[in-house]
Parts: sequence; C-alpha cells; structure tokens
Amino acid sequence: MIAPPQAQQPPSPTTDPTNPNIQTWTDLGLTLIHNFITQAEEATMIDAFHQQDPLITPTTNPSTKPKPPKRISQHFGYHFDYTTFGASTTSFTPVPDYITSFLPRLPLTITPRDRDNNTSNPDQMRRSDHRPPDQFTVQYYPPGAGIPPHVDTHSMFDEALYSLSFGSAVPMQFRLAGANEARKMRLPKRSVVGGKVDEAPGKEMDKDGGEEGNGNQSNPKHGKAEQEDDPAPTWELHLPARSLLILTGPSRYGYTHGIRPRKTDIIDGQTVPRQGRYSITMRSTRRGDEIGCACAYPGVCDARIREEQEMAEGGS
Ligand SMILES: O=C(O)CCC(=O)C(=O)O
Ligand SMILES: [Fe+2]
Repeated sequence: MIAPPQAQQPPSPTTDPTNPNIQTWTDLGLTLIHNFITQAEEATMIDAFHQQDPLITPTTNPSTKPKPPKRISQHFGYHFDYTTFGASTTSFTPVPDYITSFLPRLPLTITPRDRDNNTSNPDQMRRSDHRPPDQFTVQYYPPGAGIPPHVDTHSMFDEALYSLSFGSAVPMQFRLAGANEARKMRLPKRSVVGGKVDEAPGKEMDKDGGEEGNGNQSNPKHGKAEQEDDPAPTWELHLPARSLLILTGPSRYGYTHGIRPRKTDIIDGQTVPRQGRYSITMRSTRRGDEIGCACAYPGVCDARIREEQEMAEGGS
C-alpha cells in the first residue's frame, strides 16, 4: 500500500515589519492576520450562531454506527448557491451586525504583485480591487468535521476570498491542483463523490474529504487524490482562532484548500483534540457580464471548463 504523504510545513511567511500580526506568503497570494477580532467579538458571534442553530450534543447509541459530524452553515447577504457554485440572485438574508461591524476593517486591496502574476485581464482586477464582500457563509465545524479539498468557483466571485476563524484553531490543507483535480472538475458533481454530496463551495477533489469522523495523518483513506504519479505536496496552515485568512492569486485560483475531518491534530509535535470551530467565508459576487475568469490555472477554472464544454457541444 502506498503510504499517504504527511502534510508538510507551509513555506515560510514574511511578517509585516510594522504589524507582527500580519503574515504574508507573497508567492502564493496568501495573507494571515492574527487577532483580527477580539475575544468579545468572538463570543458575540458564537452566541449569535447558536441562537439560530442551538448546539446539540450528539447522543451515543452503542447499537448504531455513530454518524460523522456535519458542518452547519448559515448564509447571509446573497446566499451561496450549491447548484451553480455562485451566489443566488434571489435568496438574500440581511447581514447581521456582528459581521457588518468588522467589515470596515477588512483589507480590500490586492497587491500589485498578485495582479501582475495572476490576472491577464486588467478589467477583472479593477473590478475586484476595492469591492467589499456581499456573500457570507458562517459555518460551524463540530469536532471531527472537515470540508473537502476544493477550489472556490473562479468566475462567480471577485479574486479575494476571506475566511475568519473563531472558536478554535484548525489546520487548513493546501495543495497545488494538478491533472487529477482538473480531471475531477470535468466530471459531473455526483460522480465525484459516489452519490454522497458533502457541499463544498466548489468541486470537491477527494471523496473522503467530508465523510470520515476520526481521520488522522496516518489514515490510509487519505490516499486517492494523493496517489498521483507525481503528487504536489500538501501542506497545512495553522489557522488560529480570531485570525483572518485572505486568499488571492495562486492560493485562490490554483490551489485546493480543505480541512481534514479529524478528531485530533498534531500541532508542534503534540496530539491536540479538535474543538468546535467556526468560520465566516466572505466573497464579493459577480453579476451579468462581470462573470468570468482569466487566471493562470485553466485546469481548475470553471470559466475555461465551461468554454471547453460549449466548444465541444457546438463543434460536434
Ligand atoms: O472554514 C473555512 O475556513 C473555509 C471554508 C471554505 O473553504 C469555503 O467556505 O469555501
Ligand atoms: Fe473554500
């Protein structure tokens, strides 16, 4: 049996000389801002979440197989649409104060380097430069839950994606998408996951991503997507509670991101039990002729795949 590769350490970040809370991986277009919200804001968010979805402690019945823990999602602004992987034009829920209150603090500028490296269409970048998010997915991950590796839809949202973590820390896995991911993105959604759909906000890349309750680094089920002839390394980025992750450029367009469904994580060599984690994913929706993408990763670009499919249909 091929042993699954261990997740590697991420490349080293640069720490902002004027603000040690800000770490950037310039080549990847990744930024992590520590302590983006206060503990008081975090507590308010957790309360608000559970006013809508009360926390239910799972009951254990020894005669039935325990169900894997499931993510719970709440949508605000234009709802995420799991059929188009874009934003709904009709379903809108007013954005709660606990979100609008920190929005003015979001950094909305994309670095010129990301712009130069990853977008050949200047109009697209102008559009995405300074527009605040209008689509918010708040998610609760009970201990052991994850999200399958995926690439968020390129064409339907502006470049910058934001994810605010709270409640507890979690490692997020990143992997440069390769031929395997490109192939999977061209399959109908249901066949990717063998009929079981764990709703990831893009095409999921690995069928065990959201299903297993007690995975860990040595779980052989990790295999599949990682058994390519020449797999790209997977590395994990530790997302502390109250941190804001910003994906642009390669990390947004060319890498999959996901969270392994594990009961424990290994942090600094120690086995640490997972706790409940929350996140708010924030995106800026595109409408009408704004929809499109000119990124440098056509293999995993929904706009390019659509073009290919239209050509194939038109040309046959
Ligand atoms: O929970 C997170 O931090 C990320 C969730 C995510 O990848 C998504 O909603 O697209
Ligand atoms: Fe995502």
